[in-house]
Amino acid sequence: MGIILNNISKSYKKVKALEDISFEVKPGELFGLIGPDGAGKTTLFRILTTLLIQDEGNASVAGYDVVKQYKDIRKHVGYMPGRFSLYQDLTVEENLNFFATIFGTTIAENYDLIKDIYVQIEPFKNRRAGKLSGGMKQKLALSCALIHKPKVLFLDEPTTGVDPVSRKEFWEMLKRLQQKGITILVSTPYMDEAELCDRIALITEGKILQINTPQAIIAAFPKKIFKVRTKETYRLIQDLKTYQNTHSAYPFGEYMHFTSNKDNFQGDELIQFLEEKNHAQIEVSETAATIEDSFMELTK
Ligand SMILES: Nc1ncnc2c1ncn2[C@@H]1O[C@H](COP(=O)(O)OP(=O)(O)OP(=O)(O)O)[C@@H](O)[C@H]1O
Repeated sequence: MGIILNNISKSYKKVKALEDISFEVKPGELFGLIGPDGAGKTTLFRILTTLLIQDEGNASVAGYDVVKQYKDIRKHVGYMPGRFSLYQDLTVEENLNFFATIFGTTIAENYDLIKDIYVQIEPFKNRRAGKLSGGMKQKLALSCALIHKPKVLFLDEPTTGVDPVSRKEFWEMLKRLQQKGITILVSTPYMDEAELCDRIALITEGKILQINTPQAIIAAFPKKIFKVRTKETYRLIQDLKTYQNTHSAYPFGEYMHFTSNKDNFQGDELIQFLEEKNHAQIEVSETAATIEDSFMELTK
């Protein structure tokens, strides 16, 4: 009941959106597709939900071939597209009823599955979807994607544009759905969310860079990372770019993350360099790698 992709490629005229993508999502797994805008995530979702046909390769979802058995897939999967997919002029309840009707079911029949999520928006059931906040729209869209008890759930950037509290709640909901046996493929550009998945695929420019558990990807990071800050951020960036011992240096929140091209590089050397460059309020300390560091290293 999982997802299998074998050598999937897809182009839009000259743009190669997906290039030879192969991976497997195990039944009951919460699997993340992590990559920036334009990486090819939406194209992959469209192929797996039978809305687009691949140029090469084959794929199956819940045991059904995406081309030959597209009707079966449509019955058994839930899809929450990246852009808001609901009818803005229908109320919360009307939207949910509409999706239930399409799938030949009712809200009451599958209420158990959506209860946790739907109770949070039920007080607004007479409000038009277009008038909901980002977090509430997202809960309604998820309820609609679940109303027919899908075996596999596809969520394309479900937390984009949603506030941090709602994002956290959303991931807690996903974990609960997973415990009910639903296989979940979710995409996100947020690297911190990657760590909440069982396994992730890092994807960019239509290619997979790495697939593993978030922990294994982080553990495989090959270098010591220093977080660095000085009074003048812009000048710090420029100076780190020209420093002979720099392997990589990029902004990470209010710090820069720095790795060196030298074995056994010590933070003191960096401090000395920054002092020579007349930086003030120098802070340098070693820090643990994150998925974002791994991603940056792989795309270097
Ligand atoms: N209908 C289309 N016609 C032409 N090019 C397209 C079309 N749809 C997507 N592309 C291109 O294919 C590439 C992959 O796009 P896709 O939407 O799959 O990426 P994504 O990772 O989902 O990014 P985003 O979050 O921006 O949608 C991009 O270069 C995009 O510009």
